[in-house]
Amino acid sequence: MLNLLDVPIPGFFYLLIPLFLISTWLIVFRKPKTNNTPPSPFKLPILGNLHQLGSHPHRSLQSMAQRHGPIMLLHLGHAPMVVISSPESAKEILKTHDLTFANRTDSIISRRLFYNYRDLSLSPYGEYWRQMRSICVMQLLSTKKVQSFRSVREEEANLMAGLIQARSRSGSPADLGELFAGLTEDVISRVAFGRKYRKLKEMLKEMAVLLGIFNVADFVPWMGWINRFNGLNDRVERVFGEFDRFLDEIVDEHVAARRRQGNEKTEELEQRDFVDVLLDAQQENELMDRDSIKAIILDMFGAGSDTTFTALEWAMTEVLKHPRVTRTLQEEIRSVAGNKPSVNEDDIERMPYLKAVIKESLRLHPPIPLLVPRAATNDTKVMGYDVKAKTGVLINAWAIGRDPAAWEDAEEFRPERFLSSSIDYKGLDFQLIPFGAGRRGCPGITFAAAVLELAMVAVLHKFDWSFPGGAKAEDLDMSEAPGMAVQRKFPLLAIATLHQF
Ligand code: HEM
Repeated sequence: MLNLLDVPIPGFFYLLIPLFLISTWLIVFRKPKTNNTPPSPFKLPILGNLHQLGSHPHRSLQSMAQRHGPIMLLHLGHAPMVVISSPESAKEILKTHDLTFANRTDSIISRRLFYNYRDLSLSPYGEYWRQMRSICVMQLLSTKKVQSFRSVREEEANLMAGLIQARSRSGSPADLGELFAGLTEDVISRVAFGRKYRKLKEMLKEMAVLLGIFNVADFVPWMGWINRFNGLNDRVERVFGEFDRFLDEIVDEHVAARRRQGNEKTEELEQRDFVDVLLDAQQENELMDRDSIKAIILDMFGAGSDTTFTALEWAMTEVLKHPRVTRTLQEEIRSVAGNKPSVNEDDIERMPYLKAVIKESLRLHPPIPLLVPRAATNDTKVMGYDVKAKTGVLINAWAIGRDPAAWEDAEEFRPERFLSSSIDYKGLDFQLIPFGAGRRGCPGITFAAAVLELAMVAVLHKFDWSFPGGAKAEDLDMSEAPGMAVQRKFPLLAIATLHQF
């Protein structure tokens, strides 16, 4: 999201010289602070603290918080941004002042891609958001609806296991990240549209790149002209156009199919796809138009796809890095499922260690380490400090998950810690908030958990794993790539062998 590596280096360097002189001047003649704002690290004029974020902002912000405290006020260009880094301060934002911080910050690229915020994730807090949220929570992502797509998940998990088996026969390594990405996108595609679309994968990749770009115009608006010359504006328009045409075709197909069936509400069909549910909802909701349907569908991919497969890739990384955990997990899975050809979701209910492994991995690797930024709707006080209306808020869930005051041996991957604890990621325990919490907390938790659990079982039930070239588990590289959803920097390659039961 905030990747300074996307700023051309020479230009950036020359900008620093006058900024250094101005800042020295400002330090000398700086006015004393008049209100009780949170502690702030030193900032440069124009850039503010942008130059301190680096390519992995969750890591830089953790180090800054160790010096300045669990609530800090930064300036990202012209935009004031509070950064939260402890369970207590997160609770203030997500629970005590949840209503005040139920808004989102503005981003030029997201606004364009999501139909001027006709979606749910980034839509400003208000009546439109409330109604779309209610439709998504009650009709698209409810436990009942998620259960209704169980056969889709099971089929896709089996297909993935088939691909792994084919690789294992040829003795070549499988790219687990790629397999998880394919599984997640295919499940969401079938649930949202009723079928899979090949071209969607490439389009989603490009959208994820755009959403992860550091757009200087969001932070230093007068520098927005740069995007006309560096091609960013054209790229956003191209991606928006491709998605718009694609989504229009899908909505048209659904409308035509419904016309053929006499425009009946297909209520008896439990497995109605998301487009059908939204077309039905539109008939009863005057705030909803065609753009709302397209934006919400796009949201399901934008919010649900990268996050889920990133979580899977890290969970499998940690499992393979810790042979003791691999053994314990496979013993649990195999003792519940035996040697039956495939595992179903009823079996998973009897796998507490699997659930602990997923929690532990989400603690150490929340897929969106800084969550989705919030914004204050009015002036308020947080932890005794003044926070002004429109100030953005970044919650460093990554730093909170590794806070030594909240977690024993915080840096260690130890799933057992969850076997004797009731701590969960559902938004009530503020030391574990990979899905956020409160009014704007993730409504896709049940959907995500179902895919995470089944996918982990599908790769561990029938297969034993080793690394190419006899590499050792402890040498597995853990580097992170830059981006909003923080994925592995290098592919997770491993060789599967069919387990002999
Ligand atoms: C491991 C997987 C996932 C993770 C880690 C994740 C994480 C998040 C986070 C951190 C937020 C912002 C919460 C906040 O502001 O407090 C969010 C919001 C959201 N998520 Fe998820 N998510 C995941 C999967 C999904 C799935 C599968 C879907 C839907 C299919 C989904 C749909 C949404 C939507 C629509 C929002 C916006 C809610 C709003 O602003 O009202 N997410 N998610």
